[in-house]
Amino acid sequence: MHFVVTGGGTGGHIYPALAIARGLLAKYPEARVLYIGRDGGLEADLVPRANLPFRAIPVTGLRRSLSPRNLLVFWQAARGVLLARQILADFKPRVVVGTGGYVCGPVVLAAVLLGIPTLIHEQNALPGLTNRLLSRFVSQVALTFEDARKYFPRKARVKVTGLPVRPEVLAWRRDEARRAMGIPEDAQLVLSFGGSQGARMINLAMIEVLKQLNGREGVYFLHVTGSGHYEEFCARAREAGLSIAENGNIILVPYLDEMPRAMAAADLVICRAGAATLSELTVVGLPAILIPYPYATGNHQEYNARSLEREGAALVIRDRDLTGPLLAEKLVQLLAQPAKLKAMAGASRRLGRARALDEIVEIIDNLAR
Ligand SMILES: CC(=O)N[C@H]1[C@@H](OP(=O)(O)OP(=O)(O)OC[C@H]2O[C@@H](n3ccc(=O)[nH]c3=O)[C@H](O)[C@@H]2O)O[C@H](CO)[C@@H](O)[C@@H]1O
Repeated sequence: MHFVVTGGGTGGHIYPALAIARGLLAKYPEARVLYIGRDGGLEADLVPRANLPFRAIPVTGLRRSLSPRNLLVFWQAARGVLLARQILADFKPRVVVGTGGYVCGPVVLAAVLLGIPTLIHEQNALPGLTNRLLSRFVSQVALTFEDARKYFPRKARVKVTGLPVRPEVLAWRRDEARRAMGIPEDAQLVLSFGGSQGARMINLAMIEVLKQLNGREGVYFLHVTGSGHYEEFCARAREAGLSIAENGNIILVPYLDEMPRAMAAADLVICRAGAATLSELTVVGLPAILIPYPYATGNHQEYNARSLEREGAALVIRDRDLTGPLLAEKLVQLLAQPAKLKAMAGASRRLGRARALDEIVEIIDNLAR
C-alpha cells in the first residue's frame, strides 16, 4: 500500500508528518510512504535523515497582503499542482496526508483532483492559511485543539485527534526520572524553557525568579536557556548577583535532550505555547504557566495557550506583560497551593491525547478502504 505525506517550512509541520509516516509504516510494514516537500525547505534536510523517500516540488508562500509577487506565487502554485499531480499519478498513493505549510497546498489539491482521499492535520488552535483553504476540498480534517473547529466549514469532516508526541514522552515514570536526575521525591520541581531555540524574555524573567527562590527549601529548578542564550544568561545572572552554584537547587542547561525525562519529573512548567510542547505537557498531565511567543503567525500560540487556560490546565502571561516580579509572584502563589496544582494537573491530563497517532492512523486506514 502506498501513502504520501506532505508538510513543510517549519519543524512544527514536518515532525507531525514524520510521526504519521512512522505510524503508517508501523501499521503496514509492507507499505511505502513518500514525503513530498518543498525544494530547499527544511524538510529536504530532515526527511532523508529520517530515512524516508523524498520528492521536492518548487513552491513559495503567499503574501498575506496584495502584492505583485503573488502572481508569481500563483504561477508557481499551478506548476506545483501539475508536478505533484505527476508524482501522485506515478506513485498511486491510497491516501495523501498534509500537515500544513505552503507545500501542502499543491500536493493536497493535486490529490483532490485525482480523486485520492485526503487528510489534513492542523496543529494549532488558530489554523494556518493553507489548511483553511484546503479544508473545503479534503476528505477529513484532524485537529490538535477543539478550539480550531470553528474555523473550518461546517460541512467539513473534522475530528479532534490531538498531535502525536514522541514515544519517549510516555515512557518515563516520575520516580525513575527523579532518581536519574537526583531530585528528591518530595521536592517541587519547576521546569522552565522557551521553544526549541530558547526565549530571551523568559530567560530575563527567570533570573529574577531564581534570585528570589535561590536556596528555598523543597523547591528545585531546571532552567533551559536555549543554546544561543546560555552565555548571556550566565553574564546577566552574575550581574544580578545570582550565584547558581551556591545552593544546589538550580540546574541550568543550554538545551535539554532529555526533555521527556524532565517533564516526567516536573511538578510545574514555565514555557512558550507551541503545539508540540503543549501536547507533551497534557499527555504527561503537567500544570503550566504559559508565555506565548507573540510573533508566531497570527499570534497562534496565544490561541493554543488560551485553550489550556480555559480548561484550567494553565495560567497565561502575555509576553508584553512579562516581568520577573510578575512571574515570581504567580509562581510562588502556585507552589504554595498544592491542591490547585493538582487540579491543574488533572485538567491538563484530561486534555492529553496519548492515542493521537493511533487515531490519525485509524482515520487514514478508513480512508484507504
Ligand atoms: C516559534 C513558532 O512559531 N513555533 C511553532 C512551531 O513550533 P515548534 O515545533 O518549533 O515548537 P514547539 O514548541 O511546538 O516544540 C518544541 C519542541 O522542542 C522540544 N524541546 C525544547 C527545548 C529543549 O531544550 N528541548 C526540547 O526537546 C520540546 O519538547 C518540543 O517537542 O510549530 C508549531 C506547530 O505548528 C506551532 O504551534 C509553534 O507555535
